[in-house]
Amino acid sequence: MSTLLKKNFKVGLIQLAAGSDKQKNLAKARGKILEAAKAGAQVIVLPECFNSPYGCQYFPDYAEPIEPSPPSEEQSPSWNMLSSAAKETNTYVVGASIPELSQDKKTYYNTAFVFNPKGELLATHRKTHLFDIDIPGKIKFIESDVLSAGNKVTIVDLPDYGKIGLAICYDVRFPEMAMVAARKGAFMLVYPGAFNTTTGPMHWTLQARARAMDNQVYVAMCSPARDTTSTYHAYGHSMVVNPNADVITELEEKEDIAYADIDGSKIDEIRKGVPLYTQRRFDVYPDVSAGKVRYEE
Ligand SMILES: NC(=O)CCC(=O)C(=O)O
Repeated sequence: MSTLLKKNFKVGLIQLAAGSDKQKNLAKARGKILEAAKAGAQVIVLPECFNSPYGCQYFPDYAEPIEPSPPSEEQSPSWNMLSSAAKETNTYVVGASIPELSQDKKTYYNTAFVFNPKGELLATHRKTHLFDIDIPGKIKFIESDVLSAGNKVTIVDLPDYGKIGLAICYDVRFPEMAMVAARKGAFMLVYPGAFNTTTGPMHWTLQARARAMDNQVYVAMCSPARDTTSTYHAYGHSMVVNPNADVITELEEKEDIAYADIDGSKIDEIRKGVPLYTQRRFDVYPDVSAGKVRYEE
């Protein structure tokens, strides 16, 4: 019996390319959830923006209202597909993400959902750090032109297994979020994320391994597949990193599913060998997970 994980399980990361046809994107995502479940995955993760191409010009057209909850099929076909696929496969589904339209129809968010095996919504996470970057000659992307930011760290209790930290893509670059989730007991940090062919080779693996190493937890990064005919070229390379910061599974850039066994004893073993959790010096520096933290579990 491990300290953080009640039961070992297999995670499946679905790396798919979303095109312009939302219905086709949803049908494809559903088919892949079924495939991953058939292969034994008990927690299944989709990539950032799985119902729409990734780009500010697309978000308003693909956005769905999810409040009041549950939304009708007409209001949010994506929410309803995720809920029914989780129920049908008896798995946890991290359905991440879609452009969300706020209830007052004034604001858009980049939002991820977690459903339990009964198809019930456990949590939502709105991307908290928007992807606003400008690397001259390489890539300029200003998510805040269209999207608004979420305002919390999201920790989700999966009753069969334990707690995961959930954040979206650019959120991974802010180690404080990861630290808060890990110190509040998350055994795995899950990041649906669409890095690109500039920042992906530079930092995707480094970010995943750094968050795993600092916090001695599993990290799962789930990317869209690369589509060179689209306006945004996703990096791909969905991966799972173990608590020792080893990459234990990694895809290339095309559509595929990555599987990894999540083993609680590995977390205990790594933390026993390098006992950071009993050696921190909060008398010297502050504990970012204590005091004023806006989080939700
Ligand atoms: N979708 C995103 O947030 C992209 C983040 C990214 O590419 C990065 O380098 O960070």
